Amino acid sequence: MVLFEAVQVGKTVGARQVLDGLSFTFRTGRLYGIIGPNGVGKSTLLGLLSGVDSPTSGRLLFNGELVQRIPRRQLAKQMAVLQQSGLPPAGFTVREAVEMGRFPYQNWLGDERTDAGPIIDKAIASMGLASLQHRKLDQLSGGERQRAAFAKVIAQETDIMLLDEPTTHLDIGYQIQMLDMVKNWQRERGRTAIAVLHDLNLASLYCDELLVLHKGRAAAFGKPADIVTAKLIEEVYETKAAVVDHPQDGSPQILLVPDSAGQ
Ligand SMILES: Nc1ncnc2c1ncn2[C@@H]1O[C@H](COP(=O)(O)OP(=O)(O)OP(=O)(O)O)[C@@H](O)[C@H]1O
Repeated sequence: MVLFEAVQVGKTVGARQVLDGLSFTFRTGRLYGIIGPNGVGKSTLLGLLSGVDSPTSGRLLFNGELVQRIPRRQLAKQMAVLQQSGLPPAGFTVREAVEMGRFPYQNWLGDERTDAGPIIDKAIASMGLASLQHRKLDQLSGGERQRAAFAKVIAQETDIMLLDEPTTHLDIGYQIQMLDMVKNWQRERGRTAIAVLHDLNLASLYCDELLVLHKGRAAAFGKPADIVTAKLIEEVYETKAAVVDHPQDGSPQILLVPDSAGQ
C-alpha cells in the first residue's frame, strides 16, 4: 500500500532551494533509508514527512491526503519520530521518559482515557529496561539511553517510525543493536520505518530501499543491490569508492579509495 507519495516536492530553507522537484513513493511494510551528503536536505525531508514543515511547491501525500492538512495530533498517533536527542532532560526517570511517548493520547491535563500502565510496562520490558525503570536518565550508559528513547517511541504505538541519524555517536556494537531494534520493530507487524542514515554500509545492510538525495532531487531510488555503485557514490559524494558484495548477504559495501592510494 502506498503510504507517502511525493510529487515534484520543492522546499526553500532560508534563501536556498534545498529540495527541487523531488518525487518518490514509500510503501507500507518496508525499511527505507534516506541518504546523501551533508546539507543535501535529508532532515528537511524528514520534517516534511512528519508534518512539522510543509513543502513550498509540489505535493506530499500521506495515505492520499496532503500532509500539511492532517492535524498534528492525528499524525502523532500514526507516526513517531526518533530524534538524535529523543529524550527529555536528565532529571526524569526511564519510566517517566517512556510515559511521554503517550502524549498524542493525552488531554491538556496529561490524562489519558484508558490506563496506559500496561502499554508502558510492555514498552519498558521489550527493551529490557524493567530493572532500570526508576533510574534517572543521566545514570544510564549510552546504549541504555538509546533503548530508553526507543521504548518511548514504542509506547507511542504507531505503525510508522521516522528516525534522524539514529546511529550517530554510537560505537559499532550499539549501531548494530540500534538498527536491529528498528528492523525487528518494523518487521514484527509489517510496520514502516524511514531513517536518515550517514553510514552507507549500514544503510545497504538494513534497508529494503534507499532514496539517494543529490541537488534537491532523487539521484537514485531502489534496492541497495540495484543502485549502490561506485559511479553513484562518485557522482553524489564526489569521492572515489570501490563497491564489494557483503560476504554474508551480498549487500553492496563501500570501500573508500583515497586520492593518495597507491602512491
Ligand atoms: N534554519 C535554517 N536557516 C537557513 N538554512 C537552513 C536552516 N536549516 C537548514 N538550513 C540549510 O538547509 C540545507 C539542508 O539542511 P538539512 O539539515 O536538511 O540537510 P541534511 O542533509 O540533513 O544535512 P546533514 O547531513 O549535514 O545533517 C542546508 O544547506 C542547511 O544549511
